[in-house]
Amino acid sequence: MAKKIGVTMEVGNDGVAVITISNPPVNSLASQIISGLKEKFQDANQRSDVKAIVLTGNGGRFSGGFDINVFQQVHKTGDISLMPEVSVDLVCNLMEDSRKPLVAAVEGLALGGGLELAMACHARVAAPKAQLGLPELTLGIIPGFGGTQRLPRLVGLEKGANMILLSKSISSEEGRKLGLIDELVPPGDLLTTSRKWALDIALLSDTAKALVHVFFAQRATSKVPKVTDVGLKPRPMKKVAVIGGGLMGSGIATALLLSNIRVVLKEINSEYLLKGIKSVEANLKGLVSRGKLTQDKASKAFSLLKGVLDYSEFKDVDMVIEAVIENIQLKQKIFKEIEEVCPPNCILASNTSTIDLNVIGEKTNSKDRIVGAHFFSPAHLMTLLEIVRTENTSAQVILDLMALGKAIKKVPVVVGNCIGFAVNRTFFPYSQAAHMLVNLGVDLFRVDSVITSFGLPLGPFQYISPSCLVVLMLGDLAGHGIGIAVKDIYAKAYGDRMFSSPLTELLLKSGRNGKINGRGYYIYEKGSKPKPDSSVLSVVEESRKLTNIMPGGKPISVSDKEIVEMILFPVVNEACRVLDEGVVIRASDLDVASVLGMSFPSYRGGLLFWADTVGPKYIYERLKRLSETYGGFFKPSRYLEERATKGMLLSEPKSSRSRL
Ligand SMILES: C[C@H](O)CC(=O)SCCNC(=O)CCNC(=O)[C@H](O)C(C)(C)COP(=O)(O)OP(=O)(O)OC[C@H]1O[C@@H](n2cnc3c(N)ncnc32)[C@H](O)[C@@H]1OP(=O)(O)O
Repeated sequence: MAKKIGVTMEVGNDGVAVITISNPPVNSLASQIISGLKEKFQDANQRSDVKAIVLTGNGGRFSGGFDINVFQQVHKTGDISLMPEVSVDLVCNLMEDSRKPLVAAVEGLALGGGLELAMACHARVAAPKAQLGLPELTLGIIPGFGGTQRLPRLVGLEKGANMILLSKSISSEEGRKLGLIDELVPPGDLLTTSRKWALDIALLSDTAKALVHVFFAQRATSKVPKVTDVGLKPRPMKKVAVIGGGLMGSGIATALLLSNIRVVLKEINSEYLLKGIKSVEANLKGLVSRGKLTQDKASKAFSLLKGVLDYSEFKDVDMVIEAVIENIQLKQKIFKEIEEVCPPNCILASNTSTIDLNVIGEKTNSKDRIVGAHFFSPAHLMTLLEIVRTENTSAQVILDLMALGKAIKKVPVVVGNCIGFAVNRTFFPYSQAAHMLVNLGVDLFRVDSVITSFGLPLGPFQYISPSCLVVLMLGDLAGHGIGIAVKDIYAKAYGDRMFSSPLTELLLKSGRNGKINGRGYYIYEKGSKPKPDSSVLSVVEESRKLTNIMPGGKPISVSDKEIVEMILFPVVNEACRVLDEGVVIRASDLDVASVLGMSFPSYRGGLLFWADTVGPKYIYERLKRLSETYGGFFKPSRYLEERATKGMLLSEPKSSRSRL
């Protein structure tokens, strides 16, 4: 049978034109294929019924690149005119400049000119195990369809140069990790997913919707009923006292100084004070060395700092922010003292992350002036500021702190008073779920890699909560001792839904304290990326023996999707409780807080926006099934159950009606 050679185009009812290269066996780019592609792209660009384009190859192979037979003919005949002059016209003018979104559906292989065509598309969807590479150098030529430029842009200069110079191909799985491939799907889903991608780009992509949501959600945080709508005016905050010059205190002081606010930094002795002042200086120097601040501005900011060992400078401060260690008695004593020495209107704020503000202010008569100013570490860099109000905090005090937050370039989110407040409370199941998975037999490095693929910057075993409280985010960067210290406070508050894992204690016992001593789940060496430490697996085994939760003593088998669900659905579940208890004013506040406080990917719109796109019913049913198999940790909350059964979104305000 004659080989069917050519390029076809089919336009579906969805307005997607599928352009298919057919030149068996590898769909090489012979002259007639290149002219066929040119013609079809021109046609698709002109036709008004075509909204988007998908480019693919026939017979399970995208394309093996330019037709090498042409080179052979040129060598034989010396006729250079046999080489088609196409790269600029086809790849740049017609494909890359096309106003219609173009998605490559890659299967089998995309080599040489084949990969270059795919890279000229706006996105690439691939089936597993596809071979991707630019092997031109093995033929004594360089990639001629723009691959030398596009590959390094997509995978980074080092990797790109490596692939070109060594003619090294990679799999689509590796391509997905490097950013060359946008989505990996089973072969049967390749065309459907590529069409969806093309239409998403053509219409409003999910990413754009999510980012626009985050934009407006961030603006909505500045509207607080009965605070910002009752005609109050914020009072000027010119001089602020910070008590405690540790990591948090010095970071908070730096943030204030950078916005020209005079800061009095108080410590208990001159050694600690000097340390605190040096930390502020180092923070400022860091900004200068990274080009974020001029030396002049850094010097001006530093000149506004005054270190003190007593309260004499407190008589004219507008606000005090206490940032000492999490010790109830100490905080109560400090609040009693500052109530006496500060002016009667001075705001008395605490940077606590675990202790109830009502308890902190118990011994004072100034409960209306007491408020939480919960910064995230490093406080001079992280933009989230949780403003924690009690039932007694006055509207004026909340407004003042919101205005101060904005002045120091933070995004203030007003939240209610509970253990962990909004962010740490919502995310406390995050690392617990990861620990449960590992105790159930799942590889911990896989868990980290799945979570980073989802879009969080680090996996749960590397991660540190950027809050001064390291909650139960027992990642290497935190230093594992800290996590254990606060575990009890959470267990007391939310013990009925906690998973207790001995893994962290065992890790510490084995001499690993995370990044602090260069060894945790990963090995940390100066100047190189953390490396998974396989010797930690014996510690993991010990933990598994103790928890003994693997069904039938065998590791469970889970897909990557299930790993994401088992880690993030319990977080969504806790977010539902936070909403139900009115800890946040609106669901979108938690989206902003999760993006800015926990680096939840903004392109997913924040935690609850993402959960609503997944669907409350699906999340409820998954959690219900998981709780039947693995116990109460996964038990769906009342709020989630109600939303799922009524067909309501999690983010819908309580009063609104069901959409069904
Ligand atoms: C402008 C650009 O930058 C320039 C370019 O694109 S230059 C071309 C770059 N591409 C390449 O170097 C790929 C070369 N091909 C290969 O490495 C391998 O053939 C392959 C990995 C694609 C497939 O391997 P495999 O499945 O083992 O099949 P293999 O027997 O090698 O090839 C099958 C047939 O396809 C042909 N073929 C493969 N690639 C071809 C190509 N690019 N052009 C013309 N024919 C090609 C082979 O000659 C062979 O033909 P035959 O059946 O008549 O003998």
